[in-house]
Amino acid sequence: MKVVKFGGSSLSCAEQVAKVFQIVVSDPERKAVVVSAPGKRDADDTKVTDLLIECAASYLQGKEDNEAFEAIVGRYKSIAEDLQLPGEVVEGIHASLLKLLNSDRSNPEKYMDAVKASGEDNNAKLIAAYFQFKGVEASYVNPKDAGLLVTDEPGNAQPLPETYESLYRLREHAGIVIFPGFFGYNEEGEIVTFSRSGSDITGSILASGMRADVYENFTDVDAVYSVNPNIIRQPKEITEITYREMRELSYAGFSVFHDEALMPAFKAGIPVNVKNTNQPDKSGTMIVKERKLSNGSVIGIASDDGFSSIYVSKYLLNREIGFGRRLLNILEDFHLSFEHMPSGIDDISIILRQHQLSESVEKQIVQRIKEELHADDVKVQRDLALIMMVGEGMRESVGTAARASTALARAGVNIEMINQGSSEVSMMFGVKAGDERKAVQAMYEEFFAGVTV
Ligand SMILES: Nc1ncnc2c1ncn2[C@@H]1O[C@H](COP(=O)(O)OP(=O)(O)O)[C@@H](O)[C@H]1O
Ligand SMILES: N[C@@H](CC(=O)OP(=O)(O)O)C(=O)O
Repeated sequence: MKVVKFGGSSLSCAEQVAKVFQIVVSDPERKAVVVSAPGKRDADDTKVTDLLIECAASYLQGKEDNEAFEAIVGRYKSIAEDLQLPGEVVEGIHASLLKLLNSDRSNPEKYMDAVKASGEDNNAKLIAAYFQFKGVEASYVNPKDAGLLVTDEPGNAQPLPETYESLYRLREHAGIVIFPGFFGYNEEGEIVTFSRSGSDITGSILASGMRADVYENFTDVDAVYSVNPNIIRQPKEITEITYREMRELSYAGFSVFHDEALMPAFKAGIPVNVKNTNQPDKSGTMIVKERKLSNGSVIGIASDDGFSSIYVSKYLLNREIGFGRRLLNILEDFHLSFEHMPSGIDDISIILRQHQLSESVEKQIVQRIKEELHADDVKVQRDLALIMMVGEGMRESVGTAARASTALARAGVNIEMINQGSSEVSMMFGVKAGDERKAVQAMYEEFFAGVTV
């Protein structure tokens, strides 16, 4: 039995929905279908989720954003009309969205989450109607009825453990399950969404709960590539990758699959198959527990920008017990999370996502580090990019870091910092954001020219 997820790009218009239908019915093992909200039809288009956020934000300010509202309903309308579905499908979506937008706004975060979630909820209803219209036994299943319980963290939910047991019952559901991605319900019965792109997480939870043999994740590329295809044209495809490698790469910038979607499948031992809705016969990428370590030490290179580093230096820092704890306590007081913490004898750097560090927060933190920790020097460097090189094979091969730094030097990229993950499957290079593409291209050339991954 398979659980399949289709991303927004696979559901952006009627033509794509028709492909989804063909894919699902072509394999009787495809029992549950998780859907996202309609995504971009082309590069300049806007995702329905982004339109919903814009619309909810206006309503929260007491303004009715009719333009965004019409654009949202228009997206469903054009899909439904092109699929020749009866008018009541869109009438239902129109009425329920209007009611939702005018509902209680006393808790803005909860209101925003409910509006965001409607993107996938309405799409699941539309797609279920299409399957029925085509004579296939299929029905929409609401996550509350199915028991998809999550933590009460708006826009950042986590599944609760009891969820998995409840979802097992879906195996007995008559016909195909059409399930909206991206959200669940907290214990009070309120909607809470996962982080952005979180329909991947729903698919993984469902696959785990239903104890599927495989979780197929359909998107708009033939495979997970060894590097972002927006940086290198037609990069090498990855045929097999471990959960751990994929999680590192997803977190570091491979937006094709959500990093938090790996754990539920991993724990249940369910392989994830990333496939292309437009080329469904291609085998895609398998994400598995173990793989043969062949074809080089590095499997992928991911990158992301928008990082800052707080550099702290103090003579004899190595002998000062509790220095690290006190430094991190200061960050905790400002509710900041950090990504990496490379250190030396007399210095330590903390790398964190820049959006957390406003100028005023930066000023206060620097002052506290100087005053409370008596640091000799504290410097903040903004606009950094992190390049993450990942591969289980790195543990066993000598000289990988040297090859990467030589490649960067050849490309004229200055390395601001290096950090190796403790598991030895990842290595991070911090560079100036302006050097990100050049750095990735140089490292790709070094590790992938002529290699079949
Ligand atoms: N390493 C990678 N391999 C494949 N795609 C990648 C990679 N890194 C980034 N991407 C991007 O991820 C996109 C697919 O993710 P996304 O747009 O979220 O799809 P969906 O709409 O199916 O959820 C691809 O079109 C590609 O631009
Ligand atoms: N629609 C939501 C959830 C999601 O997973 O979408 P997509 O499959 O298009 O990445 C978002 O845009 O965040």
